[in-house]
Amino acid sequence: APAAMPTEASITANQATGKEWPSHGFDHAGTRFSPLTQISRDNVAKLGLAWSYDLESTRGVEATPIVVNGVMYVTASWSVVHAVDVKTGKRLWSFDPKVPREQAFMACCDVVNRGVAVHEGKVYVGTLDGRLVAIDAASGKRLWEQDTVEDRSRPYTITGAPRVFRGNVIIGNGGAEFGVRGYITAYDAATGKEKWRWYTVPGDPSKPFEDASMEAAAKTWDPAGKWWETGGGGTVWNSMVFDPELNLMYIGTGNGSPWNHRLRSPAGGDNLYLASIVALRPDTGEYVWHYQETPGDNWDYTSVQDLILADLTLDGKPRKVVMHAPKNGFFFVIDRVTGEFISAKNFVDVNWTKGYDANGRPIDVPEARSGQPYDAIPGPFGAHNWHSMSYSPQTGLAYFPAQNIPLNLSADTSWKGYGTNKPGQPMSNIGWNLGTALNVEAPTSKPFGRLLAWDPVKQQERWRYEHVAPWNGGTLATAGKLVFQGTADARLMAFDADTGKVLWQSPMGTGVIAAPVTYEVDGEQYVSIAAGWGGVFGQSQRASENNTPGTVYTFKLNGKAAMPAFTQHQAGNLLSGVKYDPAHVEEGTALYVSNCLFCHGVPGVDKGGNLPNLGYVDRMFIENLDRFVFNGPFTSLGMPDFTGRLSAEDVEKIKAFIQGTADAVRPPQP
Ligand SMILES: O=C(O)c1cc(C(=O)O)c2c(n1)C(=O)C(=O)c1cc(C(=O)O)[nH]c1-2
Ligand SMILES: [Ca+2]
Repeated sequence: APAAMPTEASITANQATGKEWPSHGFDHAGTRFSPLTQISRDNVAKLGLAWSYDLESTRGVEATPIVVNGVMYVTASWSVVHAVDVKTGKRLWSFDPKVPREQAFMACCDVVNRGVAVHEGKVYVGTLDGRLVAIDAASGKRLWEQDTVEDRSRPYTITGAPRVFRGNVIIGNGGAEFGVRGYITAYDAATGKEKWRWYTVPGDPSKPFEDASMEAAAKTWDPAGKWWETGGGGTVWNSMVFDPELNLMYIGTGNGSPWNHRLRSPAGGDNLYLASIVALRPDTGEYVWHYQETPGDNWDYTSVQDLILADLTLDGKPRKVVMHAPKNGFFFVIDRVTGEFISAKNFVDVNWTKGYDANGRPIDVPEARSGQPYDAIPGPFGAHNWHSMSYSPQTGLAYFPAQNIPLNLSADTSWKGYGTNKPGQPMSNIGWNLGTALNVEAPTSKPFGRLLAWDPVKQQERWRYEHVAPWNGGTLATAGKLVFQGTADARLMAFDADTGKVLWQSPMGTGVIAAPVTYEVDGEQYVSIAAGWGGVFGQSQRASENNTPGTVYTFKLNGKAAMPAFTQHQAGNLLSGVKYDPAHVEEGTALYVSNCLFCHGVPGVDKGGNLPNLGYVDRMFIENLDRFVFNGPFTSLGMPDFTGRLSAEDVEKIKAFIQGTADAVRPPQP
């Protein structure tokens, strides 16, 4: 019965027809390459809107929609699932898992969700507060729910899309900025019963190791760092792909917790399996091999970016590879049967390593680990973040957004272990645990965002398109020789896959961070994108004045639907007139950094993202700041309640910083 779709076999079979978009990365290999050709280089200029759908959310939208049997399953912020009829754009049902809004601060990077998995008539969503929920695809009713969090005293979250491999629904967590131990868990897709859990980093060495892979990993950590108290990190918050023939699944693991390598593991060491690609048996969770991309991670260099499986001809020989462009700025080609390193080449300028030796080991740059102020290139936002990569076997090119977001880092010498909270330490008063300080001195590197077409065989760039800002959306490649990408400055664009020539573009209601998908219904090919500005950069920064709530836009050839009215960002006037004591500004700065910075940005300097910049809000808000920080009205929208975390005097100092900064940046009046 069609209701019990898709299956593992139907996802494989769909690779040839491309009629559906049945799994997160289109196929098990995660290629995001559709064989559909109705929309091509020759006619893409005739794309027009077929319908739009209001996701009813104002925060970041990161979902890749799943399309099966004429129904789109897509998530909005707060892990809310929507089922939409793809011919009409009308809602079939929506499911709100009711994430407690006051827990938003436990997520480092906005209240986002990257989408659902659909398998045999069930829809699976991971919720921001760490639950895995199975929903009936037809009715939208909850079937079962599992708590994936093993320790509720730690701020574990879920932002990633579950995947179903070998009848198991598999999900990891986020939380490595705060201090958690990474793992992934598999549940029986039908019943929800837990099948296995694989940890990415070892636990307390005085206790038995869970398996041989943990015993091996523990040798690469220094117990003097008591990493098990801070969790160690290595969260699996995004990519998982699957090779049914090899019966191997591949995951990317996250950064160390804390970020600072020397605090985590004072004598050094690689700290396995942080920042690695790991191959596991999907039926049992058994570790098979790993390749570590950033040994001894020190910069939040997560390796969770989209993995893609491909068969390449290298030196005349066919090789089964996994390709990867993680935060650390290198494009990797790894043998996916054995884990053997094949090649790595930087796709942006980097200053943390001189490159990789023949064994796949990076050659260190000592200054990058000195703990002295360092303009980390790439910085913690990554040379490529979670924004999806695609790979076209037709052009032999991988397409992904590369970027630089400058940040100057140094060691935080006052860090004392999990829970260290100090004014000046980024977001430490709501639980961030970095052991790294952000310096106020301006980094020397320059921000950029570009779409790269990368040849994995030659390990070189084929073409690029320079965007106006970093933080652009993920990509889709099609056999119509097209690459689609949404942009930070609120466009959906189509490029010639061979040359990068811009062939079509449409304005979007907001900056776009998610990836487009394509599918065919009743002989017509559609292209859909879920647009909603946000994510870690988009909470406090923007590159577009469009500020429309989350929307799915669906295009087809000669589509004639009208674009919904776009909402404009209300810039507001630079704050003035709030009374403050200038002597408070310095302490207020440190308090702002440890409580407000990553959500609200620098007052009067940043323009606000999906959250307001406090240098441009109405004076009333800052004059009455205590009413907003102490169990104020915005807790229902996700703002933390600072009761018990800040004193009334602290709030006065933060006010001084906000108004003082606005005054400092105000251009002189004539
Ligand atoms: O270490 C982690 O557990 C973790 C989790 C997440 C997340 O779950 O969204 C992000 C990050 N790290 C991260 O480093 C990062 O740059 C990031 C960006 C985003 C986003 O959605 O825009 N999430 C995350
Ligand atoms: Ca991280």
